[in-house]
Amino acid sequence: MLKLQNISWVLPNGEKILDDVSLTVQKGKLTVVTGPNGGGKTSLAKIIAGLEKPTSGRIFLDGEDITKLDTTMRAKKGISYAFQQPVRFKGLSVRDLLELSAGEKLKESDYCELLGSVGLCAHDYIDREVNSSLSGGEIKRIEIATVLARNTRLSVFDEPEAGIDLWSFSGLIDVFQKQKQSGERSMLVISHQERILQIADEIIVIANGKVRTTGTKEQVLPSLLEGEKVNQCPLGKEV
Ligand SMILES: Nc1ncnc2c1ncn2[C@@H]1O[C@H](COP(=O)(O)OP(=O)(O)OP(=O)(O)O)[C@@H](O)[C@H]1O
Repeated sequence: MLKLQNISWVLPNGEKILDDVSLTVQKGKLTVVTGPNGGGKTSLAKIIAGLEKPTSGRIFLDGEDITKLDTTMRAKKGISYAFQQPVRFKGLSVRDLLELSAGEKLKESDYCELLGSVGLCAHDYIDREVNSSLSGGEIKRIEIATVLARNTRLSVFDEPEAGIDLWSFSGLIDVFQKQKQSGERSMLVISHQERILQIADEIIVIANGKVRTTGTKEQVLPSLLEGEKVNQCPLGKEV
């Protein structure tokens, strides 16, 4: 449903952040993008959401070329994006934010379901302002709930596990599993977490701005985990 064709992103100083990236996100599937820090994963997510413009290459959503569309237009077409570092909205309550995201009036039970799915009790949070009084983990969970509220065709989550405690993380895995079961909504999740990689339909490894590997978890995970061991090896030997 989402297709990136030869995407490159070069900064004005000539630094190549993404280098000829081509990939496909299948309809109703969970695609996980992983790889070393600084490899280009967030940049890729921003380019998909329209927050950054690629220097070359094209992006297609269900066959339509959306390369030139801005963030708002892409959101209208059904792409939603949860930031690695969520944005705070002073003066806006959690209720307002969820309602804005859903684009319609929500019932109290909807708030309970949305916030409950990210491990928050609606009663405690619904009327709180989305400002700095919320902890990093709380704001991150609210951000994920807004993406769920949007009910879009493609949801992009950038490191949803960041700042979330273990208990809520299990809940998050359940949320992703449920979305997968619906078979309608596609998810692109950037993650370093093995538990998220384990539920992936497809894993894409990005390193140095390039796609290093693509495949099912059966194809990619063993070498990925083996690679981590190898990377740790020299240190172990030195000690
Ligand atoms: N606007 C920008 N200006 C300059 N450099 C940038 C910009 N955006 C990204 N970079 C650089 O591009 C590289 C890739 O960054 P990116 O955030 O995409 O990596 P990542 O794979 O998401 O990393 P992490 O796993 O640490 O979140 C990094 O070296 C980063 O410093």
